[in-house]
Amino acid sequence: MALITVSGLTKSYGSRQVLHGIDLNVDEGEILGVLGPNGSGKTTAVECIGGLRDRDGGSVSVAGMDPATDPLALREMLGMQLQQCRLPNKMRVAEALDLYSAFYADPRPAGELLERFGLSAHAHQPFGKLSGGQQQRLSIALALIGRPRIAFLDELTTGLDPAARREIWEYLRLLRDDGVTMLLVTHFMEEAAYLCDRVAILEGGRIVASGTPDAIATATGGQETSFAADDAIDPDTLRRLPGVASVDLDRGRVVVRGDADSPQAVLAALASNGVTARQLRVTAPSLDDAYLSLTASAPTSTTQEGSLR
Ligand SMILES: Nc1ncnc2c1ncn2[C@@H]1O[C@H](COP(=O)(O)OP(=O)(O)OP(=O)(O)O)[C@@H](O)[C@H]1O
Repeated sequence: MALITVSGLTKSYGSRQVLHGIDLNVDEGEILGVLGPNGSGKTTAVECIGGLRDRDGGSVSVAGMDPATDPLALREMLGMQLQQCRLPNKMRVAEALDLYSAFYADPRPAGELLERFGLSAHAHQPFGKLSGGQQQRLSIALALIGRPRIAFLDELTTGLDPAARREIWEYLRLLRDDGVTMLLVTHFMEEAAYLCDRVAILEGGRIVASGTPDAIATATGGQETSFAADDAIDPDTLRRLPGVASVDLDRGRVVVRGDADSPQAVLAALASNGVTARQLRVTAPSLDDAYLSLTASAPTSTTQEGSLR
């Protein structure tokens, strides 16, 4: 069941329109990734959905409430981690957690969050003396302290080292298993592929693709089949196969790119020509490739598989 429903969301800053009619749904317990180049409107969209920014047009429903008219009731169930956590430099980590705890009836214990986010040793350190990664971890802890039903996370692992990033991913998966719904803005395709049930890709204030990371990768990117070049087969035989887009020689390997059926066609052609391919490798298209192709030459108003449910 959709917990967040957005339809025709528009927003301008002055005379400049930055959201051109966003449609998306997020089901309860789902992690939806919002991807897109710098300036494509991700933060603006998330802030309008979370009620931090007024929208110009369209409708937004979050747990049955309109953030424009019910911002306070909504804030009770939302946890928001914004791109930049702005706390007074002199405020200590433990003080910030205590302050935020006071806003909620049943906050997560500060000790649990300090431990979970690797901040126990820094509990008495002032915010201004934390490293960028520690500030980031604190901002995530603060967003989750109120046991939110819905969490909005904007570039949550930017600046974190790989181990910290992985720990936070695992924690978010546990939260998702507990039924927390998340809207996650990210520039990391690996993060989106690992965490998100579905993603929406924004370009120029429009959604240009949406669906599961696998579906987007498969629909947009090509399959690559490669093998050692000394396995004699005429490249033109491969080029003529259905679904094959290109055949190249790359560092001693024959590389065949094509659609989802092309690996099967290549294998059948090799077999029927009596060729046993050595060092055979079939590479699935990645979300990274799909993202780059969608955002480099994005159409202005089409979606990869229609708008989100
Ligand atoms: N408060 C503001 N006033 C005027 N223009 C703004 C404001 N906030 C954002 N913009 C502009 O709106 C556009 C969308 O910005 P937004 O921050 O939503 O993009 P984004 O996709 O989140 O970018 P990034 O990946 O860099 O964080 C940008 O061109 C930005 O310059």
